[in-house]
Parts: sequence; C-alpha cells; structure tokens
Amino acid sequence: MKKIAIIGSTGSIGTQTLDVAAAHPDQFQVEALAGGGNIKLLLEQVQQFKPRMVSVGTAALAEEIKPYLPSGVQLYHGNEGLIEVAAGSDADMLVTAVMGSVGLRSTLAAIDAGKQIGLANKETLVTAGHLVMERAAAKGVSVLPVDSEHSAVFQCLNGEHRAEISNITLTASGGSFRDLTRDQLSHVTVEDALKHPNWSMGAKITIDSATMVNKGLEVIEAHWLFGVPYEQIQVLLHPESIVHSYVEFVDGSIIAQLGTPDMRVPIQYALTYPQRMKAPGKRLSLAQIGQLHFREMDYDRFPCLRLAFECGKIGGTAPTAYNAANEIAVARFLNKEISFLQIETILERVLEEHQVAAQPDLEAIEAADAWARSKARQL
Ligand SMILES: NC(=O)C1=CN([C@@H]2O[C@H](COP(=O)(O)OP(=O)(O)OC[C@H]3O[C@@H](n4cnc5c(N)ncnc54)[C@H](OP(=O)(O)O)[C@@H]3O)[C@@H](O)[C@H]2O)C=CC1
Ligand SMILES: CC(=O)[C@@H](O)[C@H](O)COP(=O)(O)O
Ligand SMILES: [Mn+2]
Repeated sequence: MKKIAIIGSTGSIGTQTLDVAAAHPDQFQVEALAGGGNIKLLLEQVQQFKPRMVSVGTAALAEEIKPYLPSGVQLYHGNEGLIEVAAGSDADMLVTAVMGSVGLRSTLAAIDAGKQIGLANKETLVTAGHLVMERAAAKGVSVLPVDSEHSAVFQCLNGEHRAEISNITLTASGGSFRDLTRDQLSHVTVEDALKHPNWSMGAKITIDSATMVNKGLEVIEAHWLFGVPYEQIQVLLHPESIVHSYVEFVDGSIIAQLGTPDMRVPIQYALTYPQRMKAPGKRLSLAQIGQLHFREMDYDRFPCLRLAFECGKIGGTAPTAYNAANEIAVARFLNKEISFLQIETILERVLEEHQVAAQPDLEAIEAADAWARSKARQL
C-alpha cells in the first residue's frame, strides 16, 4: 500500500490522481487532501477516500466545511494548511497538483519530511528549481515528473547515462490558436482560448498552452529535472500530442514515448514507479491514426517561448519573475481585464524592468515573485 497526499485534489490533475487511486484500491491509500475553494467536491472526495487530514483555501471555508467532516479528520486552511497536508501526514508521496508558485513552500516542506514528490506543479520548479532540486538531493528524495512531456523524457532516460544525451525535444500541441496568425490573435476571446485541441485541463494551463508559456515553463522544468543545459533542449510543434517527447543520444538513436493524450498514464507512472500497472484508458493504434505531423517551432509567432529560454539561461530570479508575471497576466485575461496579446506584453515589460538576483535564497525568490506580481497588476 502506498500512502499518498495531494495538494490541489479538486483540480484537473488532483481528480485524475484520485481516479488512479480509485482504480487500484489495493495499491493506494489517500492520507491527506488539500483543495482551494471547491469544498463541495472536496467533501465528496473525503467521503470516498477517507483521508485523515484535509485543508481548504481560507478560514471561512474551513468553518463552512467543518460540520460535514467525519469526526477525527484534522482540518486546516490556507498556506499553512497546504504545508500540513504536504508534510504532516503519514503519506509516503506528495502529488503537487496545485496551480502556481503557491506550491513552493509546501513542496519544500514535504521534501524536508522525506516524502517522495510526484510533481505536476511546474511553477514550483520554474520559480525555484535550484532550491527544490538541491533540497531533494540533500534529503535523498526523488522528484518524479507528472507533466506528460517530462514523464515521457523520464521514461526515455530509463537506464540511460545522462552524459550520453545529445538533446531533449519537448513536443508542443500549439494550443487553441495554433493555426491563427498574430494579427488574428488580437481579437480572440477567453472562451476560444479555453478550447485546447487535445487535452482537458485547468483554465490557467490551457491559456499557457495557447501563449506557449506552458512550453516555456516546461523547458525550464526539464532543465531542472534532468540537469540538461538549455542549449540541449528543443521544442517541436506536434499537433496530435501523441509523441509526448523524445531524447536523442550521442549515437544518433532517438527514443520517444507515445500514447493517447490521457494524464492518468503519467500520473500513474509517477505513483507506481519503477513498476507499471494496468491502466483503463484507450489504447493507441498507430495503424488507425495513419499519420503524425511535426513542424519547426516559430519563435516570432510564439515570443513567450523565446523569452522563457532567455530567462532560463539568465537564471537567478529571472524565471521567478517570468512565472509570477504570467500567473497575474493569465488571471487578468481570464477576468477579461486584458486582451490575449497583452499577456505577452506584460511578460516582456516585467522582465525588462526586473533586477535579477543571482543564486537567490527562498526569501529572495519570494520577494522577486511578489515584485513581479505587483508590477504585472499595475501594467
Ligand atoms: N491539467 C493538466 O492536464 C496538467 C496540469 N499540469 C500542472 O498541474 C498543476 C495543476 O493544474 P490543473 O490541475 O490543470 O489546475 P486546476 O486549476 O484544474 O486545479 C488547481 C488546483 O489547485 C487548487 N488551488 C489553487 N490555488 C490554491 C491555493 N491558493 N490554495 C490551495 N489550493 C489551491 C484548486 O482548488 P479549487 O479548485 O478547490 O479552488 C485546484 O484543486 C499546474 O501547475 C499545471 O501546470 C501539468 C501537466 C498537465
Ligand atoms: C498534458 C500536459 O502535459 C500539458 O502540459 C500539455 O502538454 C499541454 O499541451 P501543449 O502545451 O503542448 O499545448
Ligand atoms: Mn505538459
């Protein structure tokens, strides 16, 4: 029995992690769950999975949910609650399924407590990759990728030597507007942006796919997870999202991981690694698909991806500011305060003004994050 805790259990990754747990009740025990505002769903999850510990977004929500919780369940709230759920239960593994850099302190706390990390929350690694990976190495804790591309690369690297990697290619669907010109992008709506061609995901990451910020975050995530320099990371447009990513080795061999676009597969692999277990999803038939397509990435069409490479190479707090500015810009777009193209304008402006701190500690990371958020709100 593997004991798991999930922060962000009410979201897209969180609910799919619980689907995996429900499909293998003899393998997984859910110890602790944290949601944000969706207490109705959280209560249903509590009834089904019987965790000993739960957390909600605010003190007011905690008061609201309290009368309905079975006796004996410990209830927490806010950022402290996230930390309790992440680090304070008997879980062997934490699945980080919250959205945004709010997951940083709880992920670090779980590492300190010796929990294995199933990492979906890419913003955590982007904002403070050096802190997370150094702390995990010091504690002997593994950080197992949940993100589909990184799970693919992780599987391609199984048994391989890192020194023999020639390059890593992350595939990108192109998002909701991949066939539109930049001129056409000035008129797009939130509703259209939320229609991802291949994946059903939370709102923020769906917008990130359309701006290509998601791939930018994933480039930085890959740098930290696999210890590969940015010069050896590439991005390729692949509209079908069947080849989830691939690795080329020094002898010219390429190993790729393929599958239908179903996040329960990488989630389950992180939960069961190094074993594999049966999964209920649809099987991939290449014969039925017939053709797959690939296109060179156009960095003028998707400037946020170029900016991510630049921030990653600069290092320090540059990726922190990129991520924080994007979180605010996307929230403002979803709130219909700004247009789609203004997301990238905000990113560019915040990064132009950001004073990068090299080798930042946690306080410097949080200061840069707060500065970039405030700047992105003003613009
Ligand atoms: N969805 C996907 O297929 C993929 C997602 N990812 C990554 O996984 C992470 C989660 O994405 P996704 O599941 O799509 O996002 P969702 O928006 O669907 O879910 C986010 C979850 O985080 C919770 N949450 C948000 N803010 C807070 C907070 N301040 N305190 C506590 N809980 C909070 C939400 O709670 P509530 O809803 O109750 O308010 C919800 O449970 C992101 O980092 C994303 O980039 C990576 C690969 C694929
Ligand atoms: C499912 C997953 O891992 C997402 O991050 C997905 O990759 C988004 O697709 P694109 O960013 O390629 O549009
Ligand atoms: Mn991904």
